[in-house]
Amino acid sequence: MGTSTLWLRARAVTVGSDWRLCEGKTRKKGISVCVLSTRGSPFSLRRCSSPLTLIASSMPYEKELAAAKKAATLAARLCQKVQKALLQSDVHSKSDKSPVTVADYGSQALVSFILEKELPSEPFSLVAEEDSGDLRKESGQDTLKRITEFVNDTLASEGSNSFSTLTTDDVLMAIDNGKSEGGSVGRHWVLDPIDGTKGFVRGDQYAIALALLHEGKVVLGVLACPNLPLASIGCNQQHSSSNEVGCLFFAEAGEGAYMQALGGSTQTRVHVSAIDNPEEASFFESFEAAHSLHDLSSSIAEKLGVKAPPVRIDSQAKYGALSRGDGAIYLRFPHKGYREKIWDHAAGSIVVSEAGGIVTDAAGNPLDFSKGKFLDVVSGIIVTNQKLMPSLLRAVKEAINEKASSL
Ligand SMILES: Nc1ncnc2c1ncn2[C@@H]1O[C@H](COP(=O)(O)O)[C@@H](OP(=O)(O)O)[C@H]1O
Ligand SMILES: [Mg+2]
Ligand SMILES: [Mg+2]
Ligand SMILES: [Mg+2]
Repeated sequence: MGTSTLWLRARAVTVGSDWRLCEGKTRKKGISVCVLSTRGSPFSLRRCSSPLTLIASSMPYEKELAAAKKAATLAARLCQKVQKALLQSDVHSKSDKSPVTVADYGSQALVSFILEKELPSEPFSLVAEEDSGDLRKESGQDTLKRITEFVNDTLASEGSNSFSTLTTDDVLMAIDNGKSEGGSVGRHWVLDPIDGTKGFVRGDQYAIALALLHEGKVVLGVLACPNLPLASIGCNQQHSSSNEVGCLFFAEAGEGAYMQALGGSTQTRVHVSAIDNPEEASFFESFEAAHSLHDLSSSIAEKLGVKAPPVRIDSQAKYGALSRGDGAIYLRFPHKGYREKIWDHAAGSIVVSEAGGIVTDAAGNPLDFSKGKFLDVVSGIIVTNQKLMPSLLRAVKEAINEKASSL
């Protein structure tokens, strides 16, 4: 055989919780079989027939992704039940005055519980938005009981008897498992149990956003968007006969981004918009003016030549919609002093980047998820495709400078 390289897609098959049998990418001698340890990533090569060069293995986070999809889907079911029957007493105010509901707590308890159950052999670390402080007070006891009922109802509706009924203490413990600080070492799950709580309370868009960090990098993400139509919501959408809502987006590093119906369906690969003419592009931004400067994004859009009005929706559903090309741009410019949290962007950013998009801060720097709970971003977060990014960055810079000089 000559010296040409035979490139084959690696295929991994789990043969035990710690080992995989893998067909590797080989040079010269076709396919060889090797055994790889799945403890730690990238895989360590233990034994292989020589000469074999392993370039990559496919789906190294396969079981984590399956667990994440299951957890987010169940949490979405709980949120849907709560949204249908939302009582005024289900909505509370946190110390920073932002809202939290029984569904935020229930979703966090459920995701934390499912991940631990599904991945028993892995050390469990979760960075999540909510904590149980208010539920442990006397005034929180009724709310805690209601959350526990929703969690148990949802587990029961799973149709499996494999979960025992959770007590209120179990629920508190599951919520507080989310106290990890994250960082650049090891693996950490990152959860926003309801992103877009204000949208959820209004009956609009929200998302359950779950991601996995490995050595500070996002390696997988799942976005459950219970109210997002399966058909496009972009400005230029074709008329669709489907009114079905509920989307599950997911992505693993290097494996592309996918969408399926939340109720279960075949998955389809998604790609960001290929538009290179800003005049044809539409852009997403927060529904809430308190979360993003609408006047700044409108000035950026004008400089760029965008003609369509902004599409304003809550939550990381914006990242999901963008990943399938519903719009071409997402602009987020918080008011001065606000610090972005990793759970508001981790899952969304990997879904969009695996769909071919780029997520950066306003200065063009990639987002750094390795610094703990907060993202240190310059001015704001912008998302678009590769072709539009250079002109978007120029428009952002110009608009920011103009705003600064007018103050
Ligand atoms: N003043 C502010 N500026 C920017 N973002 C804010 C904010 N106050 C809250 N947020 C964040 O904005 C998120 C919602 O984003 P969006 O506007 O895209 O729907 C909230 O997530 P939660 O709803 O999970 O708390 C919250 O983390
Ligand atoms: Mg919140
Ligand atoms: Mg959020
Ligand atoms: Mg939230």
